[in-house]
Amino acid sequence: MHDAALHSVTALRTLEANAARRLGDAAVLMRRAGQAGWHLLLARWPQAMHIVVACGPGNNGGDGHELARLAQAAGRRVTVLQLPGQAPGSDLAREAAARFLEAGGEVKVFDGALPVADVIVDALFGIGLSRALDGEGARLVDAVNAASIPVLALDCPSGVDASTGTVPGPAVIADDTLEFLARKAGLATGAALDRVGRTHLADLGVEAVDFAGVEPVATCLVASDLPDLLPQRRRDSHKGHNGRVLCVGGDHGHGGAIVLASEAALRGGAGLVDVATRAAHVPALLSRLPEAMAHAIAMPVTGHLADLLATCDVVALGPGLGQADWGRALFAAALATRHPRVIDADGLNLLAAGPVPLAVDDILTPHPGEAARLLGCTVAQVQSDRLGAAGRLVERWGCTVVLKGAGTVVAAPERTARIIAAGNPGMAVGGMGDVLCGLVAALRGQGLGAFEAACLGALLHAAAGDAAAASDGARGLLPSDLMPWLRRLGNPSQSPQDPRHA
Ligand SMILES: NC(=O)C1=CN([C@@H]2O[C@H](COP(=O)(O)OP(=O)(O)OC[C@H]3O[C@@H](n4cnc5c(N)ncnc54)[C@H](O)[C@@H]3O)[C@@H](O)[C@H]2O)[C@H](O)CC1
Ligand SMILES: [K+]
Repeated sequence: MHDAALHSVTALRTLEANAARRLGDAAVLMRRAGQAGWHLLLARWPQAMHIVVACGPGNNGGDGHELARLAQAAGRRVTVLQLPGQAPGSDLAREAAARFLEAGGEVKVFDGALPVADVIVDALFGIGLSRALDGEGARLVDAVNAASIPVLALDCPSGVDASTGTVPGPAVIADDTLEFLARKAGLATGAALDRVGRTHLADLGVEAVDFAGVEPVATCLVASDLPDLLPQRRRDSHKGHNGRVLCVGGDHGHGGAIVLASEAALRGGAGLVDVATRAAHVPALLSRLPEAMAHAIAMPVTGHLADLLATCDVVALGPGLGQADWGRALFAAALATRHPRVIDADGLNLLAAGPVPLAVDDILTPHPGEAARLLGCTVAQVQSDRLGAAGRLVERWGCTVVLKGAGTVVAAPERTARIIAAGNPGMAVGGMGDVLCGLVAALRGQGLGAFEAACLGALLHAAAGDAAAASDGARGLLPSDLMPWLRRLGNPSQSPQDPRHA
């Protein structure tokens, strides 16, 4: 249960204090942290004979000294590297350093050069980082990153803000990160994802009772969660059961966006897909998607669009919509309906330019730039606290929000946010958002609630991107490469639910 829970640094401080109080001795946690670190290092690099442990002045450094002592006792050649003028500063860390020295350990002060090492352990800074690394700390981090030696980060790669995932200055690039007690929200989203490498959790024997007063700020979703989240299809289902999605967009020059959104809606399991777009795109759309029903919409926007809006279950609004008169007229018509909407791309830009009230069951799917426009702030401010930005979007617009990007955040009123622990840099290409918009609309049309459809859609989209990248590489990944994977990953392994045994 706790493994999926993501916590703020404040919550982790409470958790540590609760556990230490129950144990009667905080040093127990530190010794367990050192032990967990040593066991992981052995598992990952069993041949490593020379181990350098960079230890900072705080308890993260204390964990490092504990690991160093165990590695020393196991016959490894261990060097603890400390920063000039930053000897262990806390009682716990001093005791851990003393135990290492008593065991014959060697301590060196960093002088700009790294000792010989097969593996480097980053125990410089953990959840106590309070500002961008500078001075000797920054120099040591740069030396570690330049060394091309495997790095194991304890609790958090030094230099990363464990609550928000921002990297305010130099930060360690780890091969593996071993988190203690519970997972940190900041290591699941944003710039941190380029630093953590493979993440592991050592709960140090924390117990449910220790979580009193400790609430997660988010929970993470991984690809293996998919089967439990996917809606079951009944044997006797027919197209009417699986929702009617109306995709609205594709102004001149942007036909591809509405085709991608429409195909994703079909691959996401929609029973029927109508497409309201420019006449010029209808032939290409139907040749690629004969299953879709394409409707040419011209200015002035006629009652035909109103009929389509009246008969659909959900509107995918925005892919290739543009912000000219045609797009604005379709946007206004769609916002006048009572059906749930998934609003993306220029639909979001039009919303930012002329705010209109939304319904609680609407879904917004902004990337950081669109989120910045919707919040009236900068992209840097959105990315500096992605969870916070998603929360502010929910507060401002009162509906479900999918803040895309590395570690997509899904937030909604009265819900604990979800962070999608899937996806890859190959997905940072135009059109991926159109696929997500159509997919989320399809899931919404199959009866999932707004938050559930957004979570499942974002997870399925990212997992499909990972599967496509694993199969043929991340570079050159195209949105259309996701389509077969949306279908493969979007079907629960068991056969459709038999109503006789429902
Ligand atoms: N809560 C847990 O999950 C556990 C915590 N343990 C380990 O303890 C660290 C947190 O220790 P703390 O002493 O609070 O902070 P740090 O060791 O991360 O270092 C902070 C230390 O460094 C100074 N500092 C902060 N920012 C900078 C900077 N930019 N440049 C220079 N110096 C800086 C600050 O003043 C502090 O003195 C946690 O991560 C775990 O590894 C337990 O051992 C296990 C459970
Ligand atoms: K660290």
